[in-house]
Amino acid sequence: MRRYRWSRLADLGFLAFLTACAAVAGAALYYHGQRLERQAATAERRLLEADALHTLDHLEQTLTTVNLTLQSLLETGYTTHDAGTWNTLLADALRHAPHLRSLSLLDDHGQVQASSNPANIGLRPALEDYLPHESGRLGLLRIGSLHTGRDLADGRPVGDPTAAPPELGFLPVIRGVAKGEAGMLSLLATVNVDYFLNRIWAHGLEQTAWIDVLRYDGALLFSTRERALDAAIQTANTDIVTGWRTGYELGGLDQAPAGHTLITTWRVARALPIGVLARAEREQAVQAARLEIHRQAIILVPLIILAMAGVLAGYVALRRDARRRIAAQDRDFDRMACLLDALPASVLLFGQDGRALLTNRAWQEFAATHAAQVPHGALHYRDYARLFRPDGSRSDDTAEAGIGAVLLDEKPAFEGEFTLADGHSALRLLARPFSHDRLRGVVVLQLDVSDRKRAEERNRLLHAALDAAANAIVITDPDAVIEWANPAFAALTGYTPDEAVGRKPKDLISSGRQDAAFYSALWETILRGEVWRGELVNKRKDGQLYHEALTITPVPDRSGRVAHFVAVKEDVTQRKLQEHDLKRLASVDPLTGVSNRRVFMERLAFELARVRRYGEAAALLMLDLDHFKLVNDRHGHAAGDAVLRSFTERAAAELRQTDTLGRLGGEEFAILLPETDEAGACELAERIRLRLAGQPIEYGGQSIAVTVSTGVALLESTDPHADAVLARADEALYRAKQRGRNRIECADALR
Ligand SMILES: Nc1nc2c(ncn2[C@@H]2O[C@H](COP(=O)(O)OP(=O)(O)OP(=O)(O)O)[C@@H](O)[C@H]2O)c(=O)[nH]1
Repeated sequence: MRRYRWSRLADLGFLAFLTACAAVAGAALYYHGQRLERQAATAERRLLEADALHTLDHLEQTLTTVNLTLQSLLETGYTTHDAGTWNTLLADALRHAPHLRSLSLLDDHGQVQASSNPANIGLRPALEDYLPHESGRLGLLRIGSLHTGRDLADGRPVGDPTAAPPELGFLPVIRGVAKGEAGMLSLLATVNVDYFLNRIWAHGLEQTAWIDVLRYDGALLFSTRERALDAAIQTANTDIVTGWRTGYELGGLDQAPAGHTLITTWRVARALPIGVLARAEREQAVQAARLEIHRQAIILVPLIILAMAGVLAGYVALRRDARRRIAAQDRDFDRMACLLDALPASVLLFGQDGRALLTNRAWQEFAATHAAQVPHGALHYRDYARLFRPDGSRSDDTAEAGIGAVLLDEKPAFEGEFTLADGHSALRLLARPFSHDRLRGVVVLQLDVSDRKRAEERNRLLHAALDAAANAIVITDPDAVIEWANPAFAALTGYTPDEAVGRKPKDLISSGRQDAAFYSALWETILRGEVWRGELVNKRKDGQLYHEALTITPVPDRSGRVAHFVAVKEDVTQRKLQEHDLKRLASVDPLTGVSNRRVFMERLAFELARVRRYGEAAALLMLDLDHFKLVNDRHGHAAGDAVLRSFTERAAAELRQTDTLGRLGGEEFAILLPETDEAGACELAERIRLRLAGQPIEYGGQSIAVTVSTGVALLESTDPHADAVLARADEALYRAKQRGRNRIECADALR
């Protein structure tokens, strides 16, 4: 994973940093050492300058004193020609000049005439290389070169300025004075070199330094060193001394003749042709500084190493801790990945840079199935989101905008339903932010909701179908509590679905027309899981009764237990009314509205059964209009019909509720009189006869007089059937006709 790469980079970076720190510490130490060395070298140069100045000052003072001494002696002994006097004079002067070995008087030929040291007398010292050269200026002090030995008598020039200085040496100087025409007198003093060397040592010349006092021509005057100079230094000296003639008074440089690193300073006298060269080996001069550096390094380097080791150890501990944490994270990640792989939904984790950190197996399978659309390689959430387009049902946001908003913490969550570019797959996307340790980003859950969408669409259609159904449909729970009802239910019962839900049908629409047995049979059927079909009378919200054809279908759940009942109700009130009308039409005479022959005969049979069972009295009247044919003939058939209707109305007006008037055919009628004996029957027949005969029937402006003949028969328990009673009544009627009509006759059995 990338974090491992970053981790290795961090390690390399830290090591580079540590190395840089070590390099900086080393460089600082080195710079510090160099600085100390430079300081030591500078201090050494200052000391050398001081030494050179001091030496030159002392030398100049001394030689000036010598010059004055010589001048004084020459002036004093100018007129003296006696050597003995000079000897005394010079010996006395020498006693006051500890820096001199001897004083000698030289004649015009350069031979010693008198001397503080008798051994010098008669010597002729070589004066050619004294500087400055003889120029006629007698007042000048001319300086010779270093001689080995104690005095002129045992002395000889050292010659080579690079040679080791002699243990015992002197420096001759001379000053001349003109003495008449005879020539020139000169005083030659031998300066004690040890005198200067002691002063230099007493002044504190460092062990590492040495001083060479040279003339302008490079001749050595004296030196504090004990050894000879090598050729390289001599060459360097020559370069320096050559420069003196051009007037350098003070100088210094770091020379590096072969095999040396020298600190060199010099000082040149103004009045004398001499200069002082103070030198030290740089290596020796900075030795102490080096030792100090080493001492400091011995302390600092271990401290630095310890500090760096401490930092390194701390870093290693931190890294180890971080690695442990990362390993723990990885284990968490692996566990999470394992769990995510077990999910049927696609899960994708996008990091803050928008790239996929983790995808589960479901996504990989999805990507393989839709390889043509899913981009290959590292998946970015934008490429992922562009696979989908909003279906408009839940969110107007594009997947890209929604997921991006969650990733940027602009939204706490996002969800929406989309269709894949192929248009077939319906997908639900849910995006939530996630944070795990330092890992942050967005987790996207992708659910395939195609089946659900199809089911929703199917449900929507079914719902629409149920809503559009003409029949009322009610769904109840097993306790008959209404859970759902369609609009047709409201149209049928007057109760809206909202009013119906939560209540039972029996509390809403029961009319009480069905008894308990009816309902128990119904429940018995549906609780067995069978469909019940039937018709019943229910009551609308407004109290109106109606007929419904009801089908109740039990709907079992997966365990087989009845979970719901679906009731389909059809309003059959109209059909019932039509049936009733048909039934009524089949039972009445259409002209008069009284019972027709079939119904009348049924009632007669029923009444006969009652008579037979209970022994009650009952009578039958048979009535026939007299000469009805003449009515038709005279007044027309319509008038005949009107007479028939008028007759039945008048007869019915005389009847009780329980009596039945029936038309047996043509102008022949019958009346069944339950609980009526012969007298009652005859009385009734008489009233009917009188009512008809007493008032003509008015029709079409005509007055039609009609009479009726009646035969009376009682129903006997011995009668085998209704026709037997009818036959007896018919016989009585026949007799009434025979006996003149408009009269009442009883059956034979009654007589
Ligand atoms: N207007 C009319 N006439 C009917 C109807 N049914 C039967 N008739 C007539 O009734 C008459 C019956 O005549 P008849 O059987 O001869 O009896 P009648 O003329 O009444 O003579 P009696 O019964 O002997 O007194 C016939 O002329 C039938 O056509 C009916 O529904 N309307």
